Amino acid sequence: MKVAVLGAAGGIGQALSLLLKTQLPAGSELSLYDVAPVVPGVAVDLSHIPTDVKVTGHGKDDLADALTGCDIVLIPAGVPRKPGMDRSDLFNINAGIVRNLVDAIADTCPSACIGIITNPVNTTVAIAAEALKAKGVYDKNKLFGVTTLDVIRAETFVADLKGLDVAGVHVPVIGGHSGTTILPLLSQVEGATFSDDEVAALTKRIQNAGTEVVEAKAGGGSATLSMGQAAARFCLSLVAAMKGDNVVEYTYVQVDSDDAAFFAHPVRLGANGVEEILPYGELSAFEQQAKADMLDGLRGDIQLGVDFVTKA
Ligand SMILES: NC(=O)C1=CN([C@@H]2O[C@H](COP(=O)(O)OP(=O)(O)OC[C@H]3O[C@@H](n4cnc5c(N)ncnc54)[C@H](O)[C@@H]3O)[C@@H](O)[C@H]2O)C=CC1
Ligand SMILES: O=C([O-])CC(=O)C(=O)O
Repeated sequence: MKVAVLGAAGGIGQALSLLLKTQLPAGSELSLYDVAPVVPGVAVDLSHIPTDVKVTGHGKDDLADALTGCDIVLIPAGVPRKPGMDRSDLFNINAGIVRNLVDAIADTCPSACIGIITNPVNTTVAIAAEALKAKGVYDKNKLFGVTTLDVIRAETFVADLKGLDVAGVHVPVIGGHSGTTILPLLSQVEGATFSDDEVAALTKRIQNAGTEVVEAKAGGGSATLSMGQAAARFCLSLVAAMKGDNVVEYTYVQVDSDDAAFFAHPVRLGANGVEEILPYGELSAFEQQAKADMLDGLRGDIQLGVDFVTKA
């Protein structure tokens, strides 16, 4: 199994690479790519950890080498938010970064599964899909927007509020990955009930959790450590599924429904990426209204990504 992290020298990239170095199955390869000159050093640093995972570092002119033979490519390359910005404010810089990296994946390892972390995820996943289509190698089962951070946050906040063991708390989160497009399904949480006020407050907190971190970091970036953990969980689930385990994760994928072209669903993962997109079940009246209110925004975010590639 070969996994590449593009943007590996950044806040997320380093945390994620550390977790993968220590948790990928024995015999795996971890390929680190970044335009920042420190990236070979990050690889050397990690290579001193005694696990049977081979780490290589690749600088800015070495992308093809980094991608050769990859089974999974994770992309946290790009700029993070500062206080006062929305994720959509990152579009101008990050759209082109994702397009170029995905073009290189299409040329070098077109059958790899791709996990997009770079914001705005609602839009960058659509950019990746169109870039892959333009190269004739798009497989909707192998492109994922990584929304696992929304899930782990929701589980943490619910466990805190209800005094539960977080290991046993499962919170579905559907939709997209910004503001009100993030839709936690608190009505489906087993072992906990919520008042209407709790649902309203908790939903808002989960939707604004990224901003909570951006403000607390006061100009020093956005979530990196929790995102590293979330992306590692997603990647390790994909690795386990590729090796034959039965794994379900919530992730933002292309769907065939009236919601939007891309929508986070529970997804059964398998040897070739998406094995089955599972239904997200019944929504409460509150959740139905929240979904109806956000769909136009999400569809607009997706269209922006499509236009970025097709009208360039
Ligand atoms: N999907 C999610 O839930 C989350 C997504 N993010 C997003 O992840 C992205 C990265 O965030 P951080 O790691 O905090 O930023 P960072 O600034 O710490 O790291 C980004 C890295 O990307 C590299 N980079 C820039 N252009 C590149 C290119 N063309 N090729 C390869 N590498 C390139 C930079 O050199 C840097 O090392 C941001 O867009 C952020 O908004 C952040 C948190 C959660
Ligand atoms: O809020 C941000 O800009 C980073 C992010 O996506 C998150 O933490 O969920």
